[in-house]
Amino acid sequence: MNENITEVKNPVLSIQDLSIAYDKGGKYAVKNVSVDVKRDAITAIMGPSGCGKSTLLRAINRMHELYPNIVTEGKIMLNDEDVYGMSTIKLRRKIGMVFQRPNPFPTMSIADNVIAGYKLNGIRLKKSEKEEIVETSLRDVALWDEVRESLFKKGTFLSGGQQQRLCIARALAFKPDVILLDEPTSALDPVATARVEDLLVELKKNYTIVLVTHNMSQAARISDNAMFMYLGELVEYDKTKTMFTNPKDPRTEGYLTGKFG
Ligand SMILES: Nc1ncnc2c1ncn2[C@@H]1O[C@H](COP(=O)(O)OP(=O)(O)OP(=O)(O)O)[C@@H](O)[C@H]1O
Repeated sequence: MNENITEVKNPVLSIQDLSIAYDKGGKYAVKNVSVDVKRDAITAIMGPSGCGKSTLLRAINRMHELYPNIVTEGKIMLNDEDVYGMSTIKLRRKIGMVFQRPNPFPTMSIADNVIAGYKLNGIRLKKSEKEEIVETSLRDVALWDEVRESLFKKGTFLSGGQQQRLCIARALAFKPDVILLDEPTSALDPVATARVEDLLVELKKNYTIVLVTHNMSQAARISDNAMFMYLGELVEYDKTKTMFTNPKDPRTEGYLTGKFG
């Protein structure tokens, strides 16, 4: 039986009637999206280019506010706390983000990249705390054994896939409630992609993951729930298996069967 996905119990995130335009009076990039996100699971956001995936993702930790004229309506609750009432510093500790291209800070060592969030927030750590966070975060992304002898080398010395895992480690260093990833494997080769996918499946035991992906087979392989967006609207939201085997909206079916995209 197909359980109604809108009945996510105790959601970590609850997005309520969210609409976003890049300019006052301009067209909406995200229109009236309401969605509850399941805890300790991977939720994929799919849809063709320009449908609002990245805008929706960035709104979750308010990165979209970097655009000066952006207009946001609606509400996002993180564990029953209004995201738009929190300081962005606190919010971004609770909701980490990983981007399409691995972006370690080029002048920093591997170790310093992991704890960059603390440094940027002016939080001083004892040497032992630093070491603990660096090791735990790198172990969490299965990078520790590969880099333990080169922690003081620059992060950019690593391969693309290792750099992306380093960026995930940097997002994990604050033990966030949610990790947002925007097409995290699109710049990686298939082997590095598979490692990141395996890692995300491992991480969902302890973290809630929201993943924007163009890659339908990636969504099918690793996500528990999936959203399909089209022209700013959330057309369909369901368990991934159900969506792929029994899409309810003809637009979802058209996208999943490659009729457009
Ligand atoms: N900085 C911006 N200023 C104005 N409009 C923007 C800006 N960024 C995105 N948009 C518009 O908002 C809409 C949604 O874009 P968004 O990047 O969120 O979509 P997307 O689904 O993530 O696309 P892609 O898969 O190509 O990254 C599009 O119509 C886009 O043109």
